[in-house]
Amino acid sequence: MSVRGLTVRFAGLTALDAVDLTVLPGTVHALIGPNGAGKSTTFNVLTGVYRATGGSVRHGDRELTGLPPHRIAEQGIARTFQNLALPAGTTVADTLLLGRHRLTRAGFLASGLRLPSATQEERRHRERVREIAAFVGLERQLDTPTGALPYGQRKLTELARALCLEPGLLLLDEPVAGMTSEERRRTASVIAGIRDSLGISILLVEHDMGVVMRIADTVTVLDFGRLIADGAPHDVQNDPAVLRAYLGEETAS
Ligand SMILES: Nc1ncnc2c1ncn2[C@@H]1O[C@H](COP(=O)(O)OP(=O)(O)OP(=O)(O)O)[C@@H](O)[C@H]1O
Repeated sequence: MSVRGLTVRFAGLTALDAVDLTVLPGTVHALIGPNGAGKSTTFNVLTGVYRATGGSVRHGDRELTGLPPHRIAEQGIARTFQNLALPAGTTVADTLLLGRHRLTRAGFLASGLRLPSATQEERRHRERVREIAAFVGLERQLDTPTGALPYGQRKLTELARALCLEPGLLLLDEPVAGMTSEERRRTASVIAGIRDSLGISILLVEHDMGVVMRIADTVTVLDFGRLIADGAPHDVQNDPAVLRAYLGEETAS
């Protein structure tokens, strides 16, 4: 994914100011920065929730700028949310199956009539759902309603649901926020596994620097809507502009 000159203005406030960003295939790319830096705004533009004031977003050779969220999902770009967005009464298996809706061909009418083609297709999707659940470590929770799961497993369900879209690029908004340290460790290794075993590119917004430093290949740092550093985790961590931005945040709070 290639982002060039991305600019977003809200009534007098420049939330993003000419930001460039390239997510290379098969890498974990972290987007970090102090509160209000523009990370969520970037995500919302990349997923079609907000419209950019200027600049362009391309995925491969497709221009995404201005497309609505469902058209962006159709390009193989899946996302998770900062706050959980799961149907509480639905089982993990059915939640993941719904995540495959874009990929189902038989359609609701055929499924409702239980046509053989539809039943076969459903079986195929259920099989894939089982594989994806096993990949993130939720195989034993498939029949549990998502509302009955502990928080960490609900976050993993959301991650698995995004994987059910069979994306080429996955956007993760604070995937370990609110987790225990054990859940963070496990989720970080699941994310690294998504890159290493499934070859999916990942753009990650995350405040947990331990996780970012451990799994990111590249880190982009925003501050007040501007890109202030971009590079390998170790270099970015020691960049004076980055240290100043985070120090400023600590002094302010
Ligand atoms: N819909 C909106 N309308 C007006 N201003 C907005 C809107 N969304 C974000 N902003 C402003 O844009 C700036 C960037 O906010 P954004 O939420 O992208 O930051 P962030 O880096 O995600 O912060 P955090 O880490 O706190 O989530 C902030 O000043 C915010 O108040």
